[in-house]
Amino acid sequence: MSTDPALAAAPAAFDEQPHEYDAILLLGFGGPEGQDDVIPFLRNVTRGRGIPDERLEEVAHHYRHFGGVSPINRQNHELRDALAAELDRRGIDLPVLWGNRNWDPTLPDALREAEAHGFRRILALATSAYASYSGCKQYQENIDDALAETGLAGRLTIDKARPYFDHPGFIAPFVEALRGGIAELREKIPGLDPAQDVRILFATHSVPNSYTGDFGPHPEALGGAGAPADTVARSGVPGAAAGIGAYEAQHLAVSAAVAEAAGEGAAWDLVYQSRSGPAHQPWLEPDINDFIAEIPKGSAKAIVIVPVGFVSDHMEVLWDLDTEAIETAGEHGLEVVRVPTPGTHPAYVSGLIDLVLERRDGTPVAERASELALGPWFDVCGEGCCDTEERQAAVRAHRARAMQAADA
Ligand SMILES: CC1=C(CCC(=O)O)c2cc3nc(cc4[nH]c(cc5[nH]c(cc1n2)c(C)c5CCC(=O)O)c(CCC(=O)O)c4C)C(CCC(=O)O)=C3C
Ligand SMILES: [Fe+2]
Repeated sequence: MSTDPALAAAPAAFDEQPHEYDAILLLGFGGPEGQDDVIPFLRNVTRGRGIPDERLEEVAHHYRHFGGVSPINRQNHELRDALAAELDRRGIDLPVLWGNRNWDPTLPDALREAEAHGFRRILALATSAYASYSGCKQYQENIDDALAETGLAGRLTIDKARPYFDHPGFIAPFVEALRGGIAELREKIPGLDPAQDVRILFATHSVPNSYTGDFGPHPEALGGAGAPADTVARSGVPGAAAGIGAYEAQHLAVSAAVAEAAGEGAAWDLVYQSRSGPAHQPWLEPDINDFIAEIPKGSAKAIVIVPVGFVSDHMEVLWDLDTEAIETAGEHGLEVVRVPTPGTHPAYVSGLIDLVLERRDGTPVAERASELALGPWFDVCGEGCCDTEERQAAVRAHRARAMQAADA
């Protein structure tokens, strides 16, 4: 175990203490709302990496194509309203704040709003279901940065709900969606036999290999109450023992469960999309377009794309799947249906509220809702949760800086 003082101060992996929360914080990615926003938004996304505006303009084209507007902010607005309505329905008196990583309303704005209301402890729900640097730990860094920037560190405590890939409320909408997708193909192709004719492609965001976490027993979890004795053995995921990352293991487990429940025997694969970054850097593969191109001719009539890595139909879905992957499928003579993400599905919204209650009440890990042997995942990222060594070193440095900023 590390003796780094910054890490030693980090809390344990599972939080089974009850807490009084004053509010929920919906933690989103953010997106541009007009052509003038596109480059400033992309500067925010790539901040600290010194990417020139000419290069950003190259990745701007899909936003440009849709008038510079990403649907993501509207979708998060709708999710916020749905969460508030569900809280109301259950008689739970908790306001829902909203702050994004890359665009208005920003996270520091949300924290200032919390301060104005006199809130002291908040639970953040990220719009990302899986462990990885981008989807989990980076949101934690965003929280630390926003606390330092607003000077609220020490006054305001922000907990983050666990990655919820395994939660029944996240999985149920995909099961329903896949069922609907296959039904749609049946209407298009008379006499369709899914087990023979259909390939299911579970799609998620590719990330650099170094972002995926170390899929092994969690060092802190091993000593904690209710912790899995052997995370790898519990997973039941093929390849887990071979040292794949947590990100891939979680996606494989979700995909297997969704295919089992609604795939009607069709073959399935996990594929990746939206790769960026320099060509020499290894990212998760196969790319969805390469994968579709290599499906042997005549071996399938149709594909169903299930965007299992995303919680709403934002730009990565509308462009990389609905535009590019669908075009690739057409070029290869395959019928194709892309099914919806959870969005504001009642099961998903209700599941997010369950995650809030789980932390509020300090529900023991063994009693937490989880549809998969791989879950429930950790409340608090520790060493090896979302990162490889390279990233952990950066996180330790980052934590030390944030703590210094908080002390100053
Ligand atoms: C794992 C993951 C998720 C899922 C989890 C989560 O939701 O958090 C996600 C979501 C999203 N990614 C999004 C958009 C972008 N992602 C980029 C860049 C990157 N994403 C990465 C990973 C992820 N991204 C990575 C490793 C990079 C490389 C640079 C870096 O290490 O940061 C870039 C820069 C341009 C480019 O490089 O292509 C853009 C514009 C939007 C908004 C869509 C909209 O506007 O509707 C959303 C929801
Ligand atoms: Fe994590």
